Amino acid sequence: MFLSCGKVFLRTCVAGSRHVTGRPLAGVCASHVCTHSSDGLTLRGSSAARGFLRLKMAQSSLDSVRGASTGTLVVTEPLNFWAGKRVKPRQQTNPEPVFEPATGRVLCQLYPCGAEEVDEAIKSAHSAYLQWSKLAGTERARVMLEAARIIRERRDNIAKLEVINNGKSISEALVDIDIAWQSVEYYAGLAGALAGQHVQLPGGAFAYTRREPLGVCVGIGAFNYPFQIATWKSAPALACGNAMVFKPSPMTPVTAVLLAEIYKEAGVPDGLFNVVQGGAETGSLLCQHPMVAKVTFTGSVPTGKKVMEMSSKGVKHVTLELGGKSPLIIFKDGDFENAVKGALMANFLTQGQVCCNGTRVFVQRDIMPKFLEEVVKRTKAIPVGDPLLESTRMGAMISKPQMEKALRYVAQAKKEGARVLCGGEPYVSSDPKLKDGYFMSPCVLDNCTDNMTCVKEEIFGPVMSVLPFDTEEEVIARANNTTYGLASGVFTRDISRAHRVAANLEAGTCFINNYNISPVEVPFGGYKMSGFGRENGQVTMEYFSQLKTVIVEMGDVESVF
Ligand SMILES: NC(=O)C1=CN([C@@H]2O[C@H](COP(=O)(O)OP(=O)(O)OC[C@H]3O[C@@H](n4cnc5c(N)ncnc54)[C@H](O)[C@@H]3O)[C@@H](O)[C@H]2O)C=CC1
Ligand SMILES: C[N+](C)(C)CCCC(=O)O
Repeated sequence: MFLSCGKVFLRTCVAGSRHVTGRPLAGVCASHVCTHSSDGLTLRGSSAARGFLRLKMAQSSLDSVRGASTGTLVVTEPLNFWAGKRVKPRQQTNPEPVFEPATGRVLCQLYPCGAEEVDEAIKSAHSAYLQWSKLAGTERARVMLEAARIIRERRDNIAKLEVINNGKSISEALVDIDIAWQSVEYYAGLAGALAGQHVQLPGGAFAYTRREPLGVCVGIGAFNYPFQIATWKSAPALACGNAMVFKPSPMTPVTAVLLAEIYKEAGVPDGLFNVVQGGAETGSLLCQHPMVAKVTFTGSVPTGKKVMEMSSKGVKHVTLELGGKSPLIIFKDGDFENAVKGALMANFLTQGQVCCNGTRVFVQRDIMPKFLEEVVKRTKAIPVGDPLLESTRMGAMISKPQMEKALRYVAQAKKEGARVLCGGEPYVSSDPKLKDGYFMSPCVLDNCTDNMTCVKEEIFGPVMSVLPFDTEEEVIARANNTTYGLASGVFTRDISRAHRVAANLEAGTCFINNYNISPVEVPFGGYKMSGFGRENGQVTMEYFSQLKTVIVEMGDVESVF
């Protein structure tokens, strides 16, 4: 599989050295000699003697990702995928560097797709849609079950690649990939269950409804759950008979293409699931393309508004999964131990870069001192560091600007009178290879009030704001006092209160006595400015299909003319 290229690299093999996606590698790399295949990943060993090992990104070589460690991988394989294969970028100018967050090193280069490439991908999706939509739901299910099986089989290596590109800890990434295959498996199960309704009409006439696919759907993803978002969007789309063109975040481009390869291997027609790389410009081209029937978007509110506006020009269906500033309400009668664990789960997964995080933690006044003591103790004990180590629980943030933004929020909170009980600082590891990584220590803020910036705005970083409350009525009003409405949570042992609070919170999800679990069987999505439409659950089949009514006359036409 591996061909020796025989070239000596001319680039220095230090943090920041650049290997250009899609270009033949011919650069300096100290005294390393490389071996490489015609496509794949380059694994950079720490010792000159080991040199370079080029890994192919198909099944057998994805296995070799197992040998990679933080700071060793360079991705050179084209990351676009349409018409059943990886596609090299047409223009190899103005590349955007993609970083490995744990080291600040360049992982690969991103070449955004232009209008012609977007058009090619959409056309290939359309021709696949014409075949796929004609299959029986159970036939689609069989292919999707095979895809779920392959994801499960490659779980460890997909997770590893996700960690290298995203910075989150391997313990979390493994769970993300599990949720990903579960999503594909779940929607496979629903593919054969698409059905309409039969309606009896007077005089023996009747009508029936059919659930039909929409056509070509576009998925646009955020950086925080790159592979999982691609499955959450594609699984229900494909189950309903649609095709998809997916654009990952330009910061996390490397794993979506693995999903495209897996779907192909499982037996979908060429073009059914495609990946185009790029940022805002490529995203806009997708939203405006006349052959696109639906756009499903995960990202920030400002971008979501633009996506909706562009899609409205073509009267396209839209699903928006946007940001949040979710409340977590802890009553004094709640199970204390679980409430503390719930608060940590609500704030520190994926370095706090989670849209449904419960970042406003309302704690009933009587238990506030005890709660703060325990939550701070456990926050300080979170192992931050190399995300590929099994013991790590918090990795690196996605980018330097994202980390700096979160640190600015902490500084602003202090200025506005909040007290930093722990963290909120750049984290410098003793491991030299992590010295340029984007690490921040998880932070708990006390003495917060509802009008502070840290309590009002989505930080998208590991920052928990804790607020005292006295009564149920008061806390519900305060919890709802936000333009967002993605999620919410309540800890209490009082069953009536739990359901009353859940009913009164203005949010698409309410967790009772837990937080941030995501079973694929239940719908997920927002109220208010957190968006609309749903992902996961049976209802999402409705968001990826349209209803046709067929009316059947059994008698004569009664004409008024
Ligand atoms: N509700 C949810 O399920 C989730 C929401 N989010 C939200 O996303 C934000 C962070 O993610 P980011 O990736 O920084 O968000 P973002 O809004 O900057 O980007 C999201 C995606 O939109 C694309 N995009 C940017 N401009 C575009 C345009 N004009 N037209 C079409 N596409 C465009 C980006 O390239 C990226 O793929 C946070 O605010 C967070 O709350 C993140 C994850 C999940
Ligand atoms: C998986 N979960 C529930 C922690 C987060 C999913 C939503 C997102 O993409 O931020």
